[in-house]
Amino acid sequence: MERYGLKYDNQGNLRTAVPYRGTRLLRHPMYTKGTAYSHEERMALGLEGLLPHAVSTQDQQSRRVYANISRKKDPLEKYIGLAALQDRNEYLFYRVLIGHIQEFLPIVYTPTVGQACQEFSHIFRRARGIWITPEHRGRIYEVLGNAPFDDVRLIVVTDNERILGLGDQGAGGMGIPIGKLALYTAAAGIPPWLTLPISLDVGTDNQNLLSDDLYLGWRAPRLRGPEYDSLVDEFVHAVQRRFPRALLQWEDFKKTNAFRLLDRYQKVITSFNDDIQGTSAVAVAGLIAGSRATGIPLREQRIVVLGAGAAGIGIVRLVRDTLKREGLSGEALIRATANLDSHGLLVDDEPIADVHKRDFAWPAELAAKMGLGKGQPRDLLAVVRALHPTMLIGTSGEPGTFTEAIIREMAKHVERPLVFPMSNPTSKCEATPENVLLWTEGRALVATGSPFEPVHMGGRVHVIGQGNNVYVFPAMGLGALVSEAREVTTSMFAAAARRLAENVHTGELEVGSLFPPASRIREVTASVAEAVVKEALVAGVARRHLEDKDIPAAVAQAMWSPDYLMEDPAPIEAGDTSAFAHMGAHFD
Ligand SMILES: O=C([O-])CC(=O)C(=O)O
Ligand SMILES: [Mg+2]
Repeated sequence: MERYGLKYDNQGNLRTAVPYRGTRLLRHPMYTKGTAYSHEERMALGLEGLLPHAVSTQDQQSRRVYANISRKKDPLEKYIGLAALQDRNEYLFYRVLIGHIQEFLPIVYTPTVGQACQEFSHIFRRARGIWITPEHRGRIYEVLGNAPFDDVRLIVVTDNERILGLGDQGAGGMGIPIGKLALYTAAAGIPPWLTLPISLDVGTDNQNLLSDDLYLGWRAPRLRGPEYDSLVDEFVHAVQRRFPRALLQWEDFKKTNAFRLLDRYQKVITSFNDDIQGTSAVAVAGLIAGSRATGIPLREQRIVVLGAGAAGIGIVRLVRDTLKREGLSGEALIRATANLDSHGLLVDDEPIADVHKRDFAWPAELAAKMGLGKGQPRDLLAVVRALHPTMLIGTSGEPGTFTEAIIREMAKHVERPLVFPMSNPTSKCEATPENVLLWTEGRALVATGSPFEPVHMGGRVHVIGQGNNVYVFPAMGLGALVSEAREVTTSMFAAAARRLAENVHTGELEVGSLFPPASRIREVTASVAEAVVKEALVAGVARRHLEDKDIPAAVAQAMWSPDYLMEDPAPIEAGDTSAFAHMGAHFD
């Protein structure tokens, strides 16, 4: 009998097809249970004598591994230790990651993953995912066929050009898709054998990498223009053919390509751009939670965004969309958000080559009326002075750009300023939470892209929420898979933002945090995914019909937990590719 791809025997027991025996089985990261094999299993699977005598529970294994990782003091060493665990035993890796998510999120993800990308060619152990270079042109479909699993449902792909705020990292950027997918599994319970990290290694313009003899990537300047476009086009179509049910997440592409590819393929393949759309949903969630905390309604908020890259523009777009739904229109809608690039406020009295920036440039008359006309200062301090923003967001990748003068100026005009230095990793943050709180006498509500410790000030503890797309992309992917969405709509991101904000407890707001703690990420992700499914149905993009009341169960059922399931060693069917289907998450 087979149900949801799960195999049962005639007695109704789950059967597990194990295609290997002996050492091969023991060394296979997706099958092995290591010291957790029972004596019966060891006998049946040719493992006798290959393991020390005692049988550990998964909990004992996880305590052992955790203690070993804890011995390492350097975050990059911990990263290497966790990656090695992932390569040995994926179940145990996820058990440990989920069990210590607050502690290990900053290791497998921002900020340490940034360092791992920078040092990729020097710390390399074992390859993971698929690498596509221009040499694969014409054969990308075949190359994708070398992926370790056949039924891929979730792909995170990068071309490595804008890795966090660290710029072009060449082949090292692969750390990001790997880290993001680890969170898809840890936070959203997407089974790891349904995921695939991909690097489009089209070269690098990072001279340090090109001149490093240990560099592991395709050693050439970046492919650009029509050659780049045609390679990406072949890639997208190859994914569609090879993995027809996969959702594609574009990650850490530089702005122009990020927007172009999103616009071009959004309706061709189920896909979204995490930096443009995921980050925008997180910012809007922070705005909504901030409104709850300060009592200032959304339509009275004034939002200034420093940074006009993929994240900055994406944020202004979704914020404006949100305020429009709140009933703002005309000039009120335009002046509610102001966007600055490195030259200052975007105003249409200057030629703006970049179409995406042009969309959000202020009209000249409005700028002049606000004292920000042509020839007048339009830097961040001048803008804050003129507009009295209630919320200040940084996605500039420029550390220290939220200066004391700017934050103090902002705090003169609002009781509880919302200050979001969102640039990643930590070294790129526009201001430290401690400084922002110091300069505002503890009045600011601060959220950062990278994690920060709580700040103790004036006898109070200020918890710093992490305004990072990690609260959105796993839920978006899970929701899209559960609803079998053919398209990921802006309204799904808006729904995710609202639901995320609702998930912040009053007690969390009271200690200054506008986001839930990482320790609650799994429950929050499930809740946000439910909202995504619901919106996919409303928007008419869901291919699966679900009644509202059935959504929570459908989401819960799709979430895999890393419990070993091979209690009943089944007859061995060599090469049985459905072997992974037994592992528990229910995707049809
Ligand atoms: O990876 C992160 O922490 C958030 C993100 O997408 C980025 O900064 O590009
Ligand atoms: Mg990113």
